[in-house]
Amino acid sequence: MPSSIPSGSLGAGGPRSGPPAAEGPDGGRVSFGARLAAAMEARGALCVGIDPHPGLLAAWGLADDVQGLRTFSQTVLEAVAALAAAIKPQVALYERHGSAGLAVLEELLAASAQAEVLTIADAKRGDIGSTMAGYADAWLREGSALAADSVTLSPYLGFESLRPALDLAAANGRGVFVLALTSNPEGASVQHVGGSESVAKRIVQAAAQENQRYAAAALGSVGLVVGATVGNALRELDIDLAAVNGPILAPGLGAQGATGADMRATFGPAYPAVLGTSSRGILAAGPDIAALRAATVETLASLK
Ligand SMILES: O=c1ccn([C@@H]2O[C@H](COP(=O)(O)O)[C@@H](O)[C@H]2O)c(=O)[nH]1
Repeated sequence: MPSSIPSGSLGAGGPRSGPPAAEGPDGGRVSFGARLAAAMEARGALCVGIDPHPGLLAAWGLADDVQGLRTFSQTVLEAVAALAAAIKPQVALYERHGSAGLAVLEELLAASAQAEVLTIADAKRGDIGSTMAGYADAWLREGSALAADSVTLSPYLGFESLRPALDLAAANGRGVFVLALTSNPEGASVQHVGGSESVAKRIVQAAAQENQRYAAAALGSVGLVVGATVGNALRELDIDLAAVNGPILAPGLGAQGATGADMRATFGPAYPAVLGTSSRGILAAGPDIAALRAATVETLASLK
């Protein structure tokens, strides 16, 4: 068993058609939105979540320790790096192993960059602006050990409190996904407040403004999280996701019950910008790499 995630041997799952190179024509990094749009075009609109729950580690015959975590992460990356538009490690499930768990996450992020698959660190960070600058530095600064292509953010201290992350992401060709309508049923008790002028609608409008501010040509780099399970909420709350011009990360596919057909009905005209994400629904097929790939291909097909 290797002691760290190897970077050179990953993503051997089939013909490579990865995201564009990180360097733009002016020597700067191509924006996250443009890189994600290219990856979705080339591979399809699926993000595979890497959620090393204790129960999954056990089901895979792995110990609930740092070596189990590393083997799990390495196996999923090897299986899906060439198939998925992005991977989304669930940060909480690395944090629960302490500093050694975070070191495995650092290895996974570095190996994913080598394997040319985009990363979404699902950290759901949010705090007052001065502290937010610390989170931005950790997840979005060039050279940070935990730097990912993008990170999930919670706007419930006010959208503008996210400013340090929004600005650092834009400066570095990275992206963010801001929680708007989450996939869990409890989210409605906060996010639906205000009816046709709901909290969620304000978040969506703020993200749209942000993408305009940076004059995103194709797809902006300020994305939203909208659950695949939200049903009619977008219509009930009069929310126009198509106007956001940013990617919509949609958890809830698979283990939480949503299907590709549900997603097409839920998102309507915004569907081309939707990146479905599934964790347990795909991970349950492991640890066999061929089975993980088959589950990924099947999920991808359901999204077409
Ligand atoms: O609204 C949200 C935001 C984030 N998540 C995260 O996505 C995955 C879903 O896992 P499944 O196994 O596919 O259900 C998990 O990491 C959540 O924390 C979400 O579910 N809903």
